[in-house]
Amino acid sequence: MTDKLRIIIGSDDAGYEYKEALKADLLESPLVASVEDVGVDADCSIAYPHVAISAAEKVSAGEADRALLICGTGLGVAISANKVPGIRAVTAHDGFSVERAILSNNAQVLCMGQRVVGLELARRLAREWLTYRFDESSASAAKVQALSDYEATHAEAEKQP
Ligand SMILES: O=C[C@H](O)[C@H](O)COP(=O)(O)O
Repeated sequence: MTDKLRIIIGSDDAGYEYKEALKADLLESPLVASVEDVGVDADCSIAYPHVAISAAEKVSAGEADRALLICGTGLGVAISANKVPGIRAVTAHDGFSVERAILSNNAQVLCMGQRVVGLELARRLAREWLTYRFDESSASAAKVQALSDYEATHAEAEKQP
């Protein structure tokens, strides 16, 4: 096991209860260095794109290693986070996908749906997620690099007059 992880956690109102439960688990985990909650609060409703983009921007800026995002389905937060350059966000509700999200895709953002998965499974998946580390020397690294290359090429093209 390598370094402890700095985690951002966030949800919309449809994911609030799971966000609070998962945050409590993360705060207790020996694999976690820090947890930053970007909302929502119990009495506050912010639509999923705003929370997810805010979380993904923090990861993109290097303020955290990963983000865990919850909405009703886990889909809206993933779509939103993926709008942030450099971010690879996935929705996963099974152990194999959670493992491969790190080992194959080096995804920094894991998304789950409070209306889709049971709480105890979500908690187990989040626990397991903390144990995985991407191997930069693996065969998967070149595939992930292809995504970064695509983004870099298109970012450069957009700068052209
Ligand atoms: O993907 C979207 C989420 O599930 C969100 O929590 C609910 O969105 P909706 O209210 O537009 O269905």
